[in-house]
Amino acid sequence: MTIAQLNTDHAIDGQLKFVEGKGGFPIIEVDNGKAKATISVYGGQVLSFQPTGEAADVMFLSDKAYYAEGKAIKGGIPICWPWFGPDPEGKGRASHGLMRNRMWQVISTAAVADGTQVILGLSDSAETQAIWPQSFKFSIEITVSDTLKVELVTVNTGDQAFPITQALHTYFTIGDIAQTKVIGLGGTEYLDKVDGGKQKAQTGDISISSEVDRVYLNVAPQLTIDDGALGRKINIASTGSKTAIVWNPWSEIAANMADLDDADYKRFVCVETANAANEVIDVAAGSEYRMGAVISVTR
Ligand SMILES: O=P(O)(O)OC[C@H]1O[C@H](O)[C@H](O)[C@@H](O)[C@@H]1O
Repeated sequence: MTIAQLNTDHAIDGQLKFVEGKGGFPIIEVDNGKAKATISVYGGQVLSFQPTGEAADVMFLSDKAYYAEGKAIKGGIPICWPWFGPDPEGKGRASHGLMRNRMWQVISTAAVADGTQVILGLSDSAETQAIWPQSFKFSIEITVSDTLKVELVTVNTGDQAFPITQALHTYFTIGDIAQTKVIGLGGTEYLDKVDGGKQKAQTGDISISSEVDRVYLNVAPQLTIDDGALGRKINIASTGSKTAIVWNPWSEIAANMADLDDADYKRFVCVETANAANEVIDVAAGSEYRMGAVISVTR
């Protein structure tokens, strides 16, 4: 679909328009007075979110990100679905599932009471069935306001239940990793992927001074990133999720990633809203499952 046609069908005067982004991907630009945001139709991925008055974007987006069919865009909110992490069946299928590396469809856009809503989605096709043999309707409902609300909606359109794991793999901008704490996970058990997946208990807040890749289990619905350098707190309020992943690759892995600048590990932390590890969701035939997050900034 062309940018002109997308604008004819879905632009909202003074709030939302489609532009051609890098790689020729259609990008939705929202600017509604409460915030600015950009959303890629490829990957169904929020790329930026900046409430009015905030000097720095809430999302981190790598300057070296790929914008190419079959590759994931590094930054913003990549979507992991219908599995988080490596192929759960060990068949060598792509890490983090089907959604982050293909074009989605624009379902609808709307001016709503508190801002601008965008719904993007993808249903099963012969191509997805060949990878994952299930019938589904999957969508993301995004509301851009002074907060960013993002909800993943899984509908099982088949005649038997299927299991999913999933994540909003959010990359948050921080001023300096050395002055950043993740608050709200003290006392929680986690699987330490940097230490062979060992289960450990978190004591107090999380400070990061080396590679961190942890899957926190049975988490509370409210997490906070306390960013001392930018002098702000990013709050993540989740629904339908009991797993949180905290990831920072640190210097060596960042240096080996072609789509990250060597120093980027200082500038982002992923705090992911998920159902993963022991939290596998069985979606019954004909039913719907929702998982989401509301992201806000406070001082
Ligand atoms: O490099 P990607 O496939 O985008 O994955 C990036 C990261 O995602 C999650 O946070 C996983 O827990 C990490 O193990 C992984 O390295």
